[in-house]
Amino acid sequence: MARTPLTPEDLADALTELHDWTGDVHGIHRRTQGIDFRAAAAHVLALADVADALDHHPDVEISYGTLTVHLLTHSVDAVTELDVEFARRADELLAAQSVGLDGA
Ligand SMILES: C[C@H](O)[C@H](O)[C@H]1CNC2=NC(N)=NC(=O)C2=N1
Repeated sequence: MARTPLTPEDLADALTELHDWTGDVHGIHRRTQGIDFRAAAAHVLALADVADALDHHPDVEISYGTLTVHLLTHSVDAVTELDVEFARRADELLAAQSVGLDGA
């Protein structure tokens, strides 16, 4: 997958599908509130597998009740398709984890 900077228009299009993400060409992020601290840590551990699979690593913040994932392609200091793909996979994992917790 190319580490080519997305245009503002392409990024805007991508964000229409990534409902929980916001940002611009300087970076995108997803803030999840009301999340249990342990569930946030478990989600970050799952993100580590995605990061290694894509060779693309997020910056994450975990606070009491809040998890924030930041994405930027550092090598080009821009948002690329790698960031969008990571966001898609992160959302799938969070949705699956939430189902697991609710259905437990
Ligand atoms: C050598 C390795 O492929 C690079 O350093 C990768 C690692 N993970 C990365 N993650 C992110 N977010 N941006 C990068 O440019 C990047 N580069």
